[in-house]
Amino acid sequence: MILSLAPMEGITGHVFRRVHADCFGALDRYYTPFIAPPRVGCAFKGKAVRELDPVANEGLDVVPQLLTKDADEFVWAAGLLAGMGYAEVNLNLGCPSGTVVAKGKGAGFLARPEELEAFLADVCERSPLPVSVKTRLGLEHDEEYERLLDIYCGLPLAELIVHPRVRADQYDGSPRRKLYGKTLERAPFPVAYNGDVFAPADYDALLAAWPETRHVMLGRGVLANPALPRELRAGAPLSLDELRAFHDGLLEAYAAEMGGNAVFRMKEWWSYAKGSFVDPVAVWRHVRKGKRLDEYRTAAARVFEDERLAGA
Ligand SMILES: Cc1cc2nc3c(=O)[nH]c(=O)nc-3n(C[C@H](O)[C@H](O)[C@H](O)COP(=O)(O)O)c2cc1C
Repeated sequence: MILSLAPMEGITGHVFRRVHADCFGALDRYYTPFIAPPRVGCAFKGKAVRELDPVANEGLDVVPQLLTKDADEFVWAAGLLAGMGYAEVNLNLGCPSGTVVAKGKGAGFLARPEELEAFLADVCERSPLPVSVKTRLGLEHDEEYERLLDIYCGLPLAELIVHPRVRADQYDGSPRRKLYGKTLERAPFPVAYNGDVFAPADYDALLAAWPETRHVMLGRGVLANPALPRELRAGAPLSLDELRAFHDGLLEAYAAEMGGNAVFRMKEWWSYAKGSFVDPVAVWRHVRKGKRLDEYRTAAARVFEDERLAGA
């Protein structure tokens, strides 16, 4: 089974990947949060350079994810990525953000199946790297997926990662796992499942229904419980000491990268991690008080002294 870490913009970037791998062992694969390709002829800039730096990702199997509807830019970026040593490039067809969708990218591209088909056929032919896709079921309705799946099945994709929600769901409601199952039945290429695997029971239910599952991508579940991949493989549950060591490593790595802004990153992580505690409201009350780094360190220390992990 391949267990991978989902791309999560602002969260599962190179800092998170490294600290998580150091504390809990590397996952089988990581996807970068979406990156906009540079203009044809230009290099990656700024944040993307740090995210893609082969040194920062050494020893980890990382697949860069691109967000674009421009085939020339995709192919150009794939060439740059090939030159950096990457072995696959992923296309984001799921981002639900209003600005992204309005530009016809991410989940917005799903509303234009003809254009999408032409784009994918073109990039699959010209990309120097194999192309995988991470998709939702559609923009508004599950019924849109029939047509999209027809399109995907006619293309030489390296892999199709299915997050079985539509854009209108954002992250609410339940993933429609049957449509993942339908994808497994039909696709001539490898398929991965993504969505709402938060605990071993979710994983076991997925595998019981679709034992042929070969790749599960984990997102919020790993943010809430960084030991989740180990637990899915029948390993020991998360301990408070481990969580504290992970937290401290993450904080110091973010502080080294972005100074005081590390506090915002940590609070975003806590918005998921608080769910692993008996009293998430109390955890959040502590954490939200810290504005500066020193205040934040004191507030976080209180959490680890006063609060208990659920199930511990
Ligand atoms: C804050 C946030 C940022 C995300 N950023 C990305 C992204 O950059 N690319 C992408 O394909 N999906 C992105 N996603 C979606 C996740 O990769 C994943 O599909 C989603 O969280 C469902 O999986 P989960 O239930 O395991 O979390 C993001 C989700 C969240 C909540």
